[in-house]
Order: sequence, then C-alpha cells, then structure tokens
Amino acid sequence: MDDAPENLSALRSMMVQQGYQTFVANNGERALKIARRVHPDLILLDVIMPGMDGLETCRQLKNHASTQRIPVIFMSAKTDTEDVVAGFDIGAVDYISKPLRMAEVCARVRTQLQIRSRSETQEEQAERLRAIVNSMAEGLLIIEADGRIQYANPACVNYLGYSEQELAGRNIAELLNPMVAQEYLDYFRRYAAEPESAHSHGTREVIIRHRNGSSVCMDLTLTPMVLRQPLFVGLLHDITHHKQSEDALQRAAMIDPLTKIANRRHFDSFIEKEWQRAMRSGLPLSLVVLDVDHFKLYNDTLGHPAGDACLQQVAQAIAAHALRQTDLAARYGGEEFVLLFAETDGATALQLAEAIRARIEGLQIPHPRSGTSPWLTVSIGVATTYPRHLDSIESLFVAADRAMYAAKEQGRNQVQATQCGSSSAMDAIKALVMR
Ligand SMILES: Nc1nc2c(ncn2[C@@H]2O[C@H](COP(=O)(O)OP(=O)(O)OP(=O)(O)O)[C@@H](O)[C@H]2O)c(=O)[nH]1
Repeated sequence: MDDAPENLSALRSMMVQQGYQTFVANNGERALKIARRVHPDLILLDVIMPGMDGLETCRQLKNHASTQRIPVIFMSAKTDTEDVVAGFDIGAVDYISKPLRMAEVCARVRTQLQIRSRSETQEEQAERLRAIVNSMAEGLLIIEADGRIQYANPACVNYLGYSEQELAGRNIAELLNPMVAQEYLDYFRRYAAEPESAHSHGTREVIIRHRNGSSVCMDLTLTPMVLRQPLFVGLLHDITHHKQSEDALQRAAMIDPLTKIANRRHFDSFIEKEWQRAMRSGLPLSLVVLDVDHFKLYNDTLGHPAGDACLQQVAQAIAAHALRQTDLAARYGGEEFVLLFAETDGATALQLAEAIRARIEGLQIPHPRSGTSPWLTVSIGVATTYPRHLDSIESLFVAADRAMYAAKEQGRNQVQATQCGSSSAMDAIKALVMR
C-alpha cells in the first residue's frame, strides 16, 4: 500500500517478477478491505499517507482477528529512531527506509516470508499434536518425578471422571492401590536420581480409582521422557471389555455346556480348596456321587436328545440342593454327578442325598424299560471324611464311588453312605485287633 502511484507500480512489477501474486491499495481503508478478503502472506505498508496513515492501518490490521497475524513491513522516509520504534511497537516485523532500494525490499520480503513459513509449520505441528492428544482413545498423562500429574488429556477425564484441572497437580498414587502406587513412586525416584539408567516401566494391568469410587481396570504404560527435567509419559488403555470377555471365558470354562452346572474341572479345584480348609478347621467334608439308573436303556428307548433333556432335569434337581457357598454340584462326566458338602457330617449328607434321590424320583420322568421303577431314578453313594495330612481326595472319591456301586448292587434308586479317612481306617484296625 502506497499513496504514490509510481511506488505502487514499481513495487508491483518487482514482486510480479519475483513470482509473487500482489494486490495494491492507495489508501488505508482499501488496504484493510483487501487484507480481510484475500489474507495476504505479507503487507508492505507506506507510513505517511493522507487520511488513515500507515500506523493507523497497521493498528487496525492488528486489532482484527482475521488479519492480526499477517506480517507488516513499514516503508517510510521517516527513519528517525522514534518513528521506527513506533512502527515496531504497533506490530510491524520490519521497517524499510525510503527511497526504496528494490533489491533490499526483495531480500526483506523473502526473509519475512521464510520466517512466516517456518513459524506456520511449527504452529501446524503443535496444532496437529494437540489434535492427536485430544482425540486419542488412550488416556495420556505427563507425570513429574514426584508422581504429580502435570497434564491429562481428555480421554483421562473421560476414563477417570475427574476434570483436567482436578487431575493436574494430583499425585498418581492417589489413583492407584497403595502397593502399586509405592512401586511406581520408587521407579520415579530411581529414575530422577539416575536419568541415564532410565528405562520404560513397561505395561501393567492396574486398577484405577474412578472419581465416583468405582474401580476401572486399565493397562498403564510408563515411559521416561528425555527432557531437561525428568518427566514420564503414562498411557492408559481401558481393558474393561477385554476383562469382561476374559471373565466370561473363564466362567464358561467352569461350566458344563449341556446342564449349565459346574463341570469336572471346576469341581476338582473347588474340592481341593475345601479339602485344605477342612484340614485347617477339622470339620467334616461329605462327597456325594450320583449315577442315573439304566441310562443306557433310557437313551436306547427314547433317543439321545431325550436323554440329554433328562440329564438337564436331573442336574437342576441336584443343584437345587447345593445351597450354601461351600456346597457345589457338578456334572462329573456322562450321566454321573457329584456334590460336595463342606462342614457337613455323614448323617446330614445322608439326609441331603436321600432328599435328592426322592426329588429325582418325584420328577416322574417316565423310564419305560427300567426294571427298577416306572420313573427315572438315581443311585447315590455318600462318603464323609475329616481330612488329615495323610489322606487324599482320591480316597474320598473311591469311597463315594464304592458306596454308589453298593447302591446299584442292592437294587438301585437308593443311597448308601460310608465314612472314610485315616481315622476310620484306624477304627477298623482297632476293631479287628479287639476281635
Ligand atoms: N443322552 C446322553 N447320554 C449320555 C451322555 N453321557 C453319557 N451318556 C450315556 O449314559 C449311558 C451310561 O450307561 P452305563 O454306564 O452303561 O450305565 P447305565 O445304563 O446307566 O446303567 P447303570 O448305571 O448300571 O444303572 C451310556 O449309554 C452313555 O452313552 C449324554 O451327555 N447325553
């Protein structure tokens, strides 16, 4: 912009020669209009002009959001220090004295365009990084060496329920369980003392306290940042869904797919725990083994699908008697079921087994070719023990199985019970000696 037409045309032709696209204005108002419309990369502004002078034009450019970032170079015959300083104070990036030397104008324009392009690149990069951090699904935390959170991105806010302001300044330890927190604080301290030995803390599963008091299961990856002060980048990855499907898989692995009661694997680990507990408490443990009577005949007569449906009914009837936390009913294989009653003596287990037998008979599931009953029945063996160190779970199974076979031999549809374990073996030996 210049009010002297000869200056304007000389500048314009020089700029065009250099390959720049130019717009010219011979007064301030027009220059502002063009600037707001085309957003030029640079403005060359004459200072002394009738009406709105260059300083005022620059002031208005700097006051308007759409033009305030456009670099302005003043051109003026007023080259006193105060004039030049006033130009810079208003926001000019350079000041060229008149009369203009075109080569100098060219060099100054080129320099300003390079600076602008460099700073634009930096701003763009910063903007891009900001956008990435803000839109990341992972939570990103910048943590100081004492565990204090310096920055948390919006995903953290989303995951943890705290606002960005509430998270900034809070210690990471407040969000973790005390043992894990101490481990992290030790790691931070170690790294702060010896930055050269810094290594990533890797990824580990942590339980983080949500603002509402609930627990969120997350993977936390911690990496040191090589900067002037020791800082750590923490990445939080929500694994709740992953955990849920893992739990569902684990549950599925414990359940018999046909009858939906516990399977053999679950029963085996359950009895192992109860056995240990009974050894400590000195309380009795009763194992019940059930086998459907003439089930092969049932299948042969009514078909395998009917046999499956029948096993489901039997399973439900059995499971309905495993009421306490320490009871467990399971399908042990084929048409054989087991029940564990912890803290239960032989007499009580016998009563429970009898109730199950009666319940299954009471279901009145027709078994046309059973020689035992018109209905489907079960034979049950019960074994009770007070586990000691020399006893084994296997021996309890053997005893219950034997009792069950005795029930079969003695006519089926009945319960037989036995005591087992070293104490009863000792009693038997004592009885023999006495005889
Ligand atoms: N429908 C069905 N049948 C099964 C399943 N698992 C095992 N069986 C059948 O159960 C039957 C068990 O028969 P056996 O062990 O000979 O004994 P039983 O016929 O019940 O006779 P006793 O035990 O002596 O009263 C076999 O025919 C198996 O095929 C199953 O999941 N579904």
